[in-house]
Amino acid sequence: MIALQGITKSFKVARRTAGVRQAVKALFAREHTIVEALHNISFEISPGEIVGYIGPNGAGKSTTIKVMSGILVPDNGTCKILGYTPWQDRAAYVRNIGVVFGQRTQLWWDVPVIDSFGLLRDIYKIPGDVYRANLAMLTESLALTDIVQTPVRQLSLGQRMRCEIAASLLHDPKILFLDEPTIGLDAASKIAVRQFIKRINKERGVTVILTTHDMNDIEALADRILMIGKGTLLYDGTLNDLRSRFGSKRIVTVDYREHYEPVPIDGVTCLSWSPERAVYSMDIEVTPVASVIARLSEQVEVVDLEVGTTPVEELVLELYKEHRI
Ligand SMILES: Nc1ncnc2c1ncn2[C@@H]1O[C@H](COP(=O)(O)OP(=O)(O)OP(=O)(O)O)[C@@H](O)[C@H]1O
Repeated sequence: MIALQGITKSFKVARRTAGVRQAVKALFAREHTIVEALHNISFEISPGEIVGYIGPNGAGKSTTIKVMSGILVPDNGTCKILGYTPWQDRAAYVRNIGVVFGQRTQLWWDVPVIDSFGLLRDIYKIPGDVYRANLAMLTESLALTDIVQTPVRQLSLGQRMRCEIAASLLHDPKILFLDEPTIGLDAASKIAVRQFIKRINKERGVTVILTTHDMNDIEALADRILMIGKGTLLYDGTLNDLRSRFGSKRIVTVDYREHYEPVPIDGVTCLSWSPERAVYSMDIEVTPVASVIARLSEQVEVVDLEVGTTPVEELVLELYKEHRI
């Protein structure tokens, strides 16, 4: 359904050092540097998948989404999505995809949301019955009834994001690209957005490609993770694969009566320490949890204790470290 092969994209960025002299000099001879945003990116995605596309700031996530949605033309490589080359067959192609950029709006700022939806209906030539059915479904599941008459500029971020997602789905796309859809949202809005994404994937079979820095989005949604760093694809696998790579790691959180000195334990990393709570990380193949608890109990009066596996956030950080990004 989606196949990228050897995609490379560089940007020419103007370089100028500070100072009036340099500014004048730059008027005559502009200096440039080349930023390689994507280097030889290849992957395939099957229908119905939810793929989390992750990586640190500046890794190349948005650039990949822009190539896949036909906004940017790569320097090299091929990209076939539903049989289209996105930047060549753009008009026909965009009828099959929905795109949400969390930091930008696709809605008309000064008009009520429902009018933006009407404009999208005309642009995509959505048949009347399809439009009405989709609008009803989206209004109900994204709780839009009270906000569709409001101009976009008067909406809160969470309200706007629900409208953006609705707008991207009015024309029944087969693929949905979501670039940081939960950025800046409060906890309740994030959960609502995640539940909705899950639902349209399950009920309508929409394939979802999601970039995010929120690992809770990944944990809640992604069956598969693609990780990019400095423009290169570094990991392609499931969250469970990632977990099993660090499977013998455990996190022990201990609550105790006040104690101001961290308790050093051989083979164990103290992730955080406060007068009433400490968090330790260990490899149970080297240091069994029981010996850690025994050592702690000698030094502090334990009130509560929780043993967990490594949070997704930490797993991803381990991956970043492994690849030195
Ligand atoms: N239009 C552009 N002109 C010049 N450089 C660009 C442009 N767009 C992206 N870049 C550069 O390409 C690299 C990748 O940027 P991109 O926006 O794809 O990263 P990202 O992974 O989406 O980052 P973030 O998580 O911060 O949004 C960065 O070094 C960025 O500065």
